[in-house]
Amino acid sequence: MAVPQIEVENLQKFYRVHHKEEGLLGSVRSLVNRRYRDVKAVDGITFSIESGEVVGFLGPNGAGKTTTLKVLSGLLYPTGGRVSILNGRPHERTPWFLKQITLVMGQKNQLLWDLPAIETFRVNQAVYDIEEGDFQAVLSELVELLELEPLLRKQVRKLSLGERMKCELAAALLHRPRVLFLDEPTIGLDVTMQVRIREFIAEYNARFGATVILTSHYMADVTALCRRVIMIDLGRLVYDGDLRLLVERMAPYKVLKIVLRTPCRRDELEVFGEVRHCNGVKAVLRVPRKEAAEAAARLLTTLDLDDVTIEEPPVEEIVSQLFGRRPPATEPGLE
Ligand SMILES: Nc1ncnc2c1ncn2[C@@H]1O[C@H](COP(=O)(O)OP(=O)(O)OP(=O)(O)O)[C@@H](O)[C@H]1O
Repeated sequence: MAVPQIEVENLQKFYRVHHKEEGLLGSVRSLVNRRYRDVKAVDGITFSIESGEVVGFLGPNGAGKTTTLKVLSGLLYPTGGRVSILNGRPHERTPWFLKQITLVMGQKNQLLWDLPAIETFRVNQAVYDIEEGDFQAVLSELVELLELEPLLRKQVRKLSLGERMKCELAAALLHRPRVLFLDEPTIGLDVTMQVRIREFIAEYNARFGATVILTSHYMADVTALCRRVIMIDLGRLVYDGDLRLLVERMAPYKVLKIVLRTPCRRDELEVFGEVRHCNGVKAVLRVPRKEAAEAAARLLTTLDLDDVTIEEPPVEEIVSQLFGRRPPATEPGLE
């Protein structure tokens, strides 16, 4: 059996925040009598990840994803629980540990703004103590994978958002980390560049067997890259498992897509299920999961069909349904 590379046990991270009362009087009172409260950003989560896995880390805004990644990469000290990465404790931030991991945050940049990206790469070479031969080898690999050649010597401030993100990724990977924490790496990018970055992550994982934890608000990133997802909400784990299984468990219906040889009206289809779309020759229906096969058979015998397919509903829909509900108590059978 594979050995877990990342082990998180009952992790907690609370932020102590100053509770300030409203108004001038409140401000004065707060000066004399400071009151604090704890924000439970991460409240007892447990999971383990094996070497080479690419895991989607999902949750609505404020769920605790970034906080967890910061603890895993050693930027924050946990309030409670245990984290072990490659048998090391992240918060000790030993030079060896820092060479094994990287944290990329789509919303923050590490590139030196007024200089070309190659200059930041050189800084990272020094920081990570990478020998010239290794540096050149890794750099040329990244240049090839990310098509960086025309960008390397351009001032960072003159790069487009997507070009900058590609350079950010290269800067973060020059020391060839084995564990990648990617926090919204495609945020704000256009669809073509999102696809490019996604392909790169898949290629990096395949080539080097790197372990990846990825957060993204774009479900397309997650469906393209991750078979497994870990979901948290309000700092607590709500699901850990197969992404497809989540859809099967959560969606009480399937989607029937039909193409008609002889056009029919919307109301003629309503006896088979909930009609989501109908333009006469093409239609999409939602049918209770258990009745899907029978409904498809009835459609075939009743109407003049050219084609019928039974599909799972889109993952995006299920995830937003899951997080659309408040309070997000653990779903029965989900934990
Ligand atoms: N430095 C901080 N001080 C106090 N509270 C914080 C701090 N950083 C985050 N929080 C709070 O902790 C909770 C979790 O925040 P976190 O950024 O980890 O969530 P997230 O899942 O990454 O959200 P998003 O998807 O919006 O980036 C939120 O309630 C947030 O307001």
